[in-house]
Amino acid sequence: MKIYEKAPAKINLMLDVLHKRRDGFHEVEMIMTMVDLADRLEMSELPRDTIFISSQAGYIPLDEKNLAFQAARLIKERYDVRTGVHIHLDKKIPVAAGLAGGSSDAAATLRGLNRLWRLNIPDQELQELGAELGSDVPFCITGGTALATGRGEKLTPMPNPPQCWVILAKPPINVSTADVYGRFRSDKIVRHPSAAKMEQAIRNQSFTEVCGQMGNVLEDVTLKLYPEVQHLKDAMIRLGADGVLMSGSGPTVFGLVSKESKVARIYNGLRGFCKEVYAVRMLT
Ligand SMILES: C[C@](O)(CO)[C@H](O)COP(=O)(O)OP(=O)(O)OC[C@H]1O[C@@H](n2ccc(N)nc2=O)[C@H](O)[C@@H]1O
Ligand SMILES: Nc1ncnc2c1ncn2[C@@H]1O[C@H](COP(=O)(O)OP(=O)(O)OP(=O)(O)O)[C@@H](O)[C@H]1O
Repeated sequence: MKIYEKAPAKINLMLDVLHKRRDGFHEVEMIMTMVDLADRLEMSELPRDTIFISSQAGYIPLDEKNLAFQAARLIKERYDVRTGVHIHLDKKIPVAAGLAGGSSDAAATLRGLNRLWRLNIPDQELQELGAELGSDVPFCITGGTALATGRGEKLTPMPNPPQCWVILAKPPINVSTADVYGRFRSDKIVRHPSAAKMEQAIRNQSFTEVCGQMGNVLEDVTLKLYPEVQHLKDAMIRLGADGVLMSGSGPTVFGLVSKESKVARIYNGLRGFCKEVYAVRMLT
């Protein structure tokens, strides 16, 4: 039997860091949603009790460092499953981009193996398992749009923002999430984005208000470390995107665009100096 799962990328419409906790993680307030740029996973049972990962992408680890491997191992151990599985990852989401590619693969693996092995684990429990793998994994289990607090694992579902185009551009640099959080200083932040105001903008279904409430305090670290991310933001604004922000810890920058007639111009303008550019729809 074969199971297929789609693992979409996430963007942070707003991201605020409240303080550093005793366990080393940061207390955050984020509103996240998903975009129509997705990895595809194919899961099939193996006769031997082993986890085998394959991918067309030559640039990700295929051993126990892969988050899909870790997800499969966790669910096997916790539910005492003695069957093996082959997971093929068709990677489309850029890696180490701030788009939760690995986290979404881990979440899709938990969802898929729950079906393949008929474990009937409720979403809430899958999210708790996911939290053991990474802060973004619980959100990726159910997707949609949500307010995430705690270290990102406490989720309150929200309505989806108004439909629009999302243009994503990833400069050719790899950013470490741990490094960005490690360098973050809350006393340096002049303006904190407001989760409450973004939530209201979404409830109003006002595209203009959503663009006005976008903000990510981690830009303060990443933009200083990598000026090319700032240049990419400037270019997207100049080309006419309605709201522009870095996703997560970066380095991907996304632009929200309401008019389809503007998409090709922004896409082509960015392709002039950035190889990895995607124009997709918000997943609503
Ligand atoms: C930047 C975001 O992607 C925004 O959605 C997330 O906050 C990070 O989520 P993630 O990549 O799943 O992060 P994890 O794998 O859990 O943590 C990676 C590292 O980031 C730091 N980290 C992460 C989340 C958090 N709330 N506080 C932190 O300080 C920790 O040093 C941790 O060791
Ligand atoms: N299935 C996977 N897909 C992509 N990267 C993976 C996977 N498993 C492990 N990794 C490793 O995880 C690291 C981070 O990759 P990922 O694409 O998940 O980052 P990210 O998009 O910045 O995540 P986040 O937004 O959650 O911080 C990379 O160094 C990569 O080698």
